[in-house]
Amino acid sequence: MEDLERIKELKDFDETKLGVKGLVDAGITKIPHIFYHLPDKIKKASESGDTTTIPVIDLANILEDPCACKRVVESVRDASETFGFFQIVNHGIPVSTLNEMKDGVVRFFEQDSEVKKKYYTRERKPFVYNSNYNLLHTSDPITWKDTFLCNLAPNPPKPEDLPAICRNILLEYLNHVMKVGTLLFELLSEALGLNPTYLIDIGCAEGLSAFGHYYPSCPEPELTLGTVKHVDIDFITVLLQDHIGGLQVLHKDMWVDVPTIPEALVVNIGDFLQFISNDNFKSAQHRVLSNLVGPRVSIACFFSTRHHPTTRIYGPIKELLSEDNPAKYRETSISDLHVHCTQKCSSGTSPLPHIRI
Ligand SMILES: O=C(O)CCC(=O)C(=O)O
Ligand SMILES: [Fe+2]
Repeated sequence: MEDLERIKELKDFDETKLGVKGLVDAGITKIPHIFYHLPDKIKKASESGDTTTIPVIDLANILEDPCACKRVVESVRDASETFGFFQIVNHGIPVSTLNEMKDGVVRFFEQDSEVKKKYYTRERKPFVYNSNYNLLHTSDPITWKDTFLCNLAPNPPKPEDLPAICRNILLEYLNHVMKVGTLLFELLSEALGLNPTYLIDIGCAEGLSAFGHYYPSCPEPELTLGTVKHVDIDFITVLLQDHIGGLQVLHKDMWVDVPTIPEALVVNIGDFLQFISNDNFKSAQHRVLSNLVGPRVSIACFFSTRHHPTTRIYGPIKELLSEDNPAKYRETSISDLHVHCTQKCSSGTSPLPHIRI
């Protein structure tokens, strides 16, 4: 497609402020060219019959029972070293809260268009809704989803800045996620052989932001993607997904489905944790396929100080290093890594090669 024609199409799409959902509501049966991805980027999971499954870790009783806790720490270590992904159940967030959160995302995206449009922006605001955050700054094809985002920590939003239609549940859910995140950082610290508060003490749980994704049903799912292959640029991500499916993790060069489990949360290691763990833990590439059936919703909560960068300098954790295991990365601040990401990395790629020794 000619560049100018493409840019006009992107601008026209952006100006509707109705996102991908607007196209589906208008009844399109063919997806516009701006959503076309190269066929080899969309290829489905390999059909080799591989039975790899992402581990599901049961957190029940870990606070009372030291044996259960030891088992969980081992499972967390194993999953973080091999897949960089695992699911958790019995994490303490009631199923009713999970369901209400998913409903809240649906309510936001399915509300009256004129009300929803008021939140559509590409500026930095406490609550941002748009489709494809980098729409006008990329030559890559765009994806079949709409998103809202807000930050909870370190500066919580004023309740009145959040849309009334999902305000209460969003705040309630994010407070729960902060607690789950704290527990996860304790388990991950122990899994690295550090004292339980290590990762929290160095600020890993200081920043939390939430992305509510809405993937409308797609009339031609074989031509596009919901989310392109990427790594998460954070310490960890805690993701709640609904029953539709489509999330896949790249493991040993094969796409592995992350099964949907109603009461589970998906946890993945981000690039910052791979970096400070000196590659002990793995930040895995993942993507989301589009689907004829939909909408699919998910809420991805990122633990990262991305939006409130501190001057703290991070490097591979000294306690993990030895003569046989020297630092694989040079020290840097998280904001420097972000600047590098924004200026130099094409979307979805890792900034870690930039600081690798
Ligand atoms: O929607 C999903 O399941 C995954 C979204 C994701 O990977 C992200 O927001 O980074
Ligand atoms: Fe992600």
